[in-house]
Amino acid sequence: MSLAIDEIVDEPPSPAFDSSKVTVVFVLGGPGAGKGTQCGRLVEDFGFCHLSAGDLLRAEQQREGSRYGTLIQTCIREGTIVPMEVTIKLLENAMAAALQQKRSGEGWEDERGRFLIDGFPRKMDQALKFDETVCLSSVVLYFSTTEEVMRKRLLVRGQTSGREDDNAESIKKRFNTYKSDTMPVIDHYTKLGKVAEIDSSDSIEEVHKLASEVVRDALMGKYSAKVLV
Ligand SMILES: Nc1ncnc2c1ncn2[C@@H]1O[C@H](COP(=O)(O)OP(=O)(O)OP(=O)(O)O)[C@@H](O)[C@H]1O
Ligand SMILES: O=c1ccn([C@@H]2O[C@H](COP(=O)(O)O)[C@@H](O)[C@H]2O)c(=O)[nH]1
Repeated sequence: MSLAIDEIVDEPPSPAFDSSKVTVVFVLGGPGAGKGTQCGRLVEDFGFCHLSAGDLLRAEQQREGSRYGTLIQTCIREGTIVPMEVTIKLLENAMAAALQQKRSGEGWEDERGRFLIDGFPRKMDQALKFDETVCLSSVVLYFSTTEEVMRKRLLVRGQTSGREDDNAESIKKRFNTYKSDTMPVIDHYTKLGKVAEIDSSDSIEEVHKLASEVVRDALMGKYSAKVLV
C-alpha cells in the first residue's frame, strides 16, 4: 500500500509573532551603557512593553524548581551567555503574556504590540534564531560609550544593586564577552541597515532626547524590517 503525501517543501518555520503587527526593538550596548535607564524613559514616551533579557534570566534563576537556576547563576557571574534556547523561550513567553493582556494605548490596538528587548541578542545564534522563530526585529538601538564610563557607572550601581556581577572581576569578563560575542551582532544588523547608534556618554536627559527621536523615526517605518539574508 502506498501512502500519498503532499510535496515536501523544506521551509523555515514561520515566526511566532507577525512583525507587521508586533514591533520589536532590540536594545544593545555594553554593560552599564545605560540601556535599562533609557528603556524606562522610552516606555513612558511610547508605551512599549520593556523586556530585559537579564531580568528575565535573574527571575528564572530565583524561581523555585527551575532546572536552569545554577546554569544561569554561573553564566551571570562569569559574564558568559546563557544557552539561547533558555533566553529565547523566556522572551517568547513574556511577549505572549503581554499580548494576551490586551493592553490599551497607541501601538496595542487590533492585536498589535510594541516591545523593547533590552540586552538581547547578545550573540549571533540568538539573533538569527529570534528573528526566524519569534519575531523579525525592526531596529536596534545601540547605546555606545567608553569602557571607562561604563565601568564607573557599574561600580557605582554595584554599591546598591545587589547584582553578583557588578564587581571589578565580573565587569572585566562582561566587557570581554561583549567584544567577542555581541559586537558581531551589532555589525550584522548594521549591514542590514537596522542599527541606530546613540552616544550614551552624556547625561540621562540628553541621551533620552536622542533615543526618543530615533524611536519616533523607527515607529514611522524609517528602519523597516528586512528579511535576513
Ligand atoms: N547617561 C547616564 N549618565 C550617568 N549615569 C547613568 C546614565 N545612564 C545610566 N546611568 C547609571 O549607570 C548605571 C547603569 O545604567 P543601566 O542599568 O541603565 O545600564 P545597562 O546598560 O542596562 O547595564 P547592564 O547591561 O549591566 O544591565 C545605573 O546606575 C544608572 O543609573
Ligand atoms: O541574552 C542574554 C542576556 C543576558 N545574559 C546574561 O545575563 C547577564 C546580565 O545581563 P544584563 O543585560 O546586564 O542584565 C549577562 O552578563 C549574561 O550573563 C545572557 O546570558 N543572555
